[in-house]
Amino acid sequence: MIEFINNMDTLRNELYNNSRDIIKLLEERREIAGKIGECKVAGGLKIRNREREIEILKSLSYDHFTEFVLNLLFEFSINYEVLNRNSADSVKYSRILNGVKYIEYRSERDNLIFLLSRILNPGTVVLCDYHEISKILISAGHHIANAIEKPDLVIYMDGRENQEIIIKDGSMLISENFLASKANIYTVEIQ
Ligand SMILES: O=C(O)C(=O)C[C@]1(C(=O)O)C=C[C@@H](O)C=C1
Repeated sequence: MIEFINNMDTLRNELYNNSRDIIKLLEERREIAGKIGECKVAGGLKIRNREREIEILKSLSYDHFTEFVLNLLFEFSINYEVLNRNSADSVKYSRILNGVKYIEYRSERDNLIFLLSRILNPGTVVLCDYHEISKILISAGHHIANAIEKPDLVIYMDGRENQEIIIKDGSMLISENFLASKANIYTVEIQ
């Protein structure tokens, strides 16, 4: 028994060191992505570059797990690049959601989806038929509903009935219906 416990302690130490190294590398990666983001802003380029992502996926991913991890890394970079750009841009648009009946925000699609992930309270259950949005919402700590769950929020990318949030043509529309269910929304100031 003692031997098992010693063995587990050793493994835990190894795992701890491994986690520490991963975190350090992730921080480094995020810094580099931030610098790429600055170049993109300077060059007027879009933050997401799916061709580059596919290039990386093709050369580095060899199974579902590595593909999943790489996709998460891309989302982390994008969140960071967008954050950087927003603070660099200073306040362009500012509005308090609380008490507003309807809101429309216009921006690049990635930026909108990122903003949406921040508007929702952590852990919101979302029914969403769009993979890119789902990925960003999951990385921001939200859940994607499956058929049995009752979602807090329904997002569709195009005009369907009962939509609560529409993201279309560089514009995000948050409906009155959704704003009425304030339980799911932070009072946020949008930049
Ligand atoms: O290479 C870029 O353009 C980046 O911004 C970096 C990165 C990445 O994390 O690897 C992030 C977002 C892009 O969609 C593609 C790749």
